[in-house]
Amino acid sequence: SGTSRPVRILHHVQKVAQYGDAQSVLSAVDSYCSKIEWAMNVGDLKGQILDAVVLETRPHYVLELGTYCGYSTVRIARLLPPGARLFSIEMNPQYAQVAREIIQHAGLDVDILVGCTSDLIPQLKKKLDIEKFDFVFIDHWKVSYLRDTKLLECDLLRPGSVLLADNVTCPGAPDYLHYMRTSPRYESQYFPSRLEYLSRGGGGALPGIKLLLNVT
Ligand SMILES: Cn1cnc(CNC(=O)c2cc(-c3ccc(F)cc3)cc(O)c2O)c1
Ligand SMILES: [Mg+2]
Repeated sequence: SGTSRPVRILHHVQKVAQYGDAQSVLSAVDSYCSKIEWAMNVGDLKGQILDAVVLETRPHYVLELGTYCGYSTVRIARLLPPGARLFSIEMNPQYAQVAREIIQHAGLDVDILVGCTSDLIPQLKKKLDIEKFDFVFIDHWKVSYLRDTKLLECDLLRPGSVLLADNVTCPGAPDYLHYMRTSPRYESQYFPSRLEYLSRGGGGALPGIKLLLNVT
């Protein structure tokens, strides 16, 4: 097929979701990825955990690592009060462009920064006139979670900042998980869940590898 999976998701959103209606955009992505083809969006089950943490934190400055198609970006942005700012970093320019169009279709305003987190995080203070992030959603390369968290600790976090990370057990970010559970800087909480789009009735293609995961 000539198009990429993110582009097919974008086309589905543009076809079935109501312009300016963030919830219909989320529902369109979730129905496509549970019925037609799996994709690594955080999904609706873990998305409800994300929603709860955002609502409880009421953040003003938010950073997301790993935009992909913008699904979690829309999930977060739709819950922020006016005046709050959301920045999302994506390394893949094609993903970033799809995300911009999905976020636009949802009627939301987000700054997508294209580049590698290890390059961009140290530049954020200078680039954006913000002090600290109140909330960070981490969902990019699992091997980069710990490295990038330590970069954030150099003056982009404050006492009370909340970090929420997807996939710490599946596919896994064991070094990050151990660090957060043992560092005196953090109180850690683990939310058991299931991999996105697995509890499936319909057909649809699963990701490349056979998913025989006993995911807790
Ligand atoms: C290419 N790329 C750009 N960003 C990233 C970072 N995200 C992931 O790697 C990621 C992977 C999986 C996943 C994949 C296959 C499988 F069998 C089970 C789980 C789930 C997720 O929620 C993820 O966030 C990857
Ligand atoms: Mg993920």
